Amino acid sequence: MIKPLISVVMGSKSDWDVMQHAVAILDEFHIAYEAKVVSAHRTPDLLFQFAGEAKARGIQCIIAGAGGAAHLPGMIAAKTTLPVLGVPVNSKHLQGLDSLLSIVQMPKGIPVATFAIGQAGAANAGLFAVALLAVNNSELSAQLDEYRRKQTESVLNAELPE
Ligand SMILES: Nc1c(C(=O)O)ncn1[C@@H]1O[C@H](COP(=O)(O)O)[C@@H](O)[C@H]1O
Repeated sequence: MIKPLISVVMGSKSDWDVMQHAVAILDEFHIAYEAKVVSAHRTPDLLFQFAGEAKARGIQCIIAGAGGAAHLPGMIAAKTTLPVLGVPVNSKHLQGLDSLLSIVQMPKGIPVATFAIGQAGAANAGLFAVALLAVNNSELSAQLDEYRRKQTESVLNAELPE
């Protein structure tokens, strides 16, 4: 089995609707990844084990999505020096503003790169993870350039309804 380079974790199965957009990007670039549910609140022992072992397993970056009191990305960052990309998942009562603020306001010394709320943030976290890997991989870097070129082309060719 191919060893995963990126780990995509989420606080609950209910976050998948959002987090699948990160996974879709990794699929598109043929990056080996793993996706799993880990919760700082509900499975704290698993969180410590996961974050403590990730680097030794060859993981290069962790995308962590959570909603509400979204402590997952920050707690993972507390237990590893791997880059942690935090995705605020839309929440039922506060539309994800709670998730965003929980993730973005980290104390100095424990960084989490925080993305936008919801699907676009998850997709951008996926693209950012690809960009991190592309720093030392010229083939992947060229694929990223091509992705951007196609996106520009599709915006320039967009036709508005009459
Ligand atoms: N924020 C966290 C954490 C965590 O930060 O560890 N664990 C679960 N959750 C969040 O609780 C929300 C509701 O979860 P349920 O839908 O399972 O009740 C989810 O968005 C999840 O990310």
